Amino acid sequence: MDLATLWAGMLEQLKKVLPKPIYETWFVSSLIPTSYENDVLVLAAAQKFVCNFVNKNYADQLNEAAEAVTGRPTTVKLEDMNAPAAEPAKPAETDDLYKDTLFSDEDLPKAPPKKKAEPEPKAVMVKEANESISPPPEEPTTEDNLIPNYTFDNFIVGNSNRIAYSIAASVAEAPAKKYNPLYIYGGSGLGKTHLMHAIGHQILKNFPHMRLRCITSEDFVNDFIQAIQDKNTENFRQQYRNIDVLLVDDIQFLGQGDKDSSKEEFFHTFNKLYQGQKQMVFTSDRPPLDIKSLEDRLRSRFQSGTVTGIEPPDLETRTAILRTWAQKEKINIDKDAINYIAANVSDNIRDLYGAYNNVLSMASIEKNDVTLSLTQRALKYLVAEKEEKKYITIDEITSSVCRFYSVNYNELMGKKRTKNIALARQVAMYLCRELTGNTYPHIGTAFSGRDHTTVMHACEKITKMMNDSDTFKEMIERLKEKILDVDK
Ligand SMILES: Nc1ncnc2c1ncn2[C@@H]1O[C@H](COP(=O)(O)OP(=O)(O)OP(=O)(O)O)[C@@H](O)[C@H]1O
Repeated sequence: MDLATLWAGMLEQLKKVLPKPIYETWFVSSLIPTSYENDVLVLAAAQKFVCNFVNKNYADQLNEAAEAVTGRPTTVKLEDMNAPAAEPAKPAETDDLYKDTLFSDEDLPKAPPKKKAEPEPKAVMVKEANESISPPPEEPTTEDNLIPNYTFDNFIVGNSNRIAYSIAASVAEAPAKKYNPLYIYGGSGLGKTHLMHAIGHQILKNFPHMRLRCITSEDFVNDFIQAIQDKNTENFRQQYRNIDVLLVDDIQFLGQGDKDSSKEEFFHTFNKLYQGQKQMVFTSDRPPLDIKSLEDRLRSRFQSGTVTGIEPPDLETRTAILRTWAQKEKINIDKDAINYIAANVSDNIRDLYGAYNNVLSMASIEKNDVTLSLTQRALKYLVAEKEEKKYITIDEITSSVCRFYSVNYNELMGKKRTKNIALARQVAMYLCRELTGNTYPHIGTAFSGRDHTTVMHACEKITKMMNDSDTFKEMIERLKEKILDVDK
């Protein structure tokens, strides 16, 4: 069996048994198969902490997946691509594993003490440590089901998530006091689950006595169906109603399918917790009003609390996120390389992490610095599909617009409202929104501290003018092309 087929088969297996965020972050985005010979599969990661974390928490799942695909005993080795070849072997002290990583020790699941009589689980080996470490037989999440590194400390705040973040932080400081229920919505990979788990971690830190349950809506339905089959709904109710905090991911799935009894059960659970002034947090890929399958009464209950959205990260936030990752891992990345990744991976933070990891992997394989040209090669796979995007700044846009409308920079930024200047200003604001992806408040600030509503109005007006006049639309398109072509 070739390496690619083996790894593809293993990913299929892992997808079935691991929570989606774990599967995507730690396996799809972080591990690269490098060799498969004599029943030994080597997986490489660009960072040591990835090897350690996967080894500590998912060794069994990796081995099982490998054996399921190959049909024979297979050893899986994890290799840190950055490990210096001649580094002397160190004993793999689990307590030392997380030094210099993104996460602090206390954020990580604690290994239960190993019983002597237990048979040793199969080892996944970390090359750097040069010896196998027995993975503790534990769940991928903490006892509360919280993903260890989804903390506020690891959550990078930008314009796209600032409001959601500050509400989440308030909830963690004073559960059930102000924002209850809290409903966080946004597209895939934007950090909803991360933020919800961060609330959970922080609540448990602030109020260790609180009983918290963190689930997906699917878990709720499955638990309920199981309880009915076991004729044990009373126990189910105890578990779900005798708590202080309920966190439910992907609530949009609750309404799907013919699961009226579980919807009903959820409704009563909600009411009981709400009446008891218990904090509830929900995440979803859309606002409550857009979940058509939800009953009105539940929808209106979600609406009655605080509903907050997370937008796709703007360019500035994407850049800040990449910089923070690099700083935390003490990795030197050329500024142009960071700008290139941020400009070309715009949809979500999960993809951003995948792209960042690919770049580090290539640098590691080639034993090269992370330069712009290396980054362009590493990301060819995704940039080839779309048009390569340049990193456009607000300054580049404003200079082009000034040239195009023959106005000077001070006039564009100033208060004069003569027709030509006002139009040039509005066009510039519109193009900033289109080409940089910055938020309205950010663009407002860049235009001499104007209010975000002024920018919104400009964008609406230019969009309308484009819809009304093909000539105007063509002109804006030409201007856009000119800006995108700046250096070519
Ligand atoms: N602001 C942020 N700072 C740092 N990491 C982030 C941030 N937002 C998201 N991430 C990371 O991006 C990945 C995806 O985030 P998460 O799983 O929370 O997204 P989601 O919105 O719940 O997506 P989905 O709806 O697909 O489950 C995670 O690894 C998360 O840690």
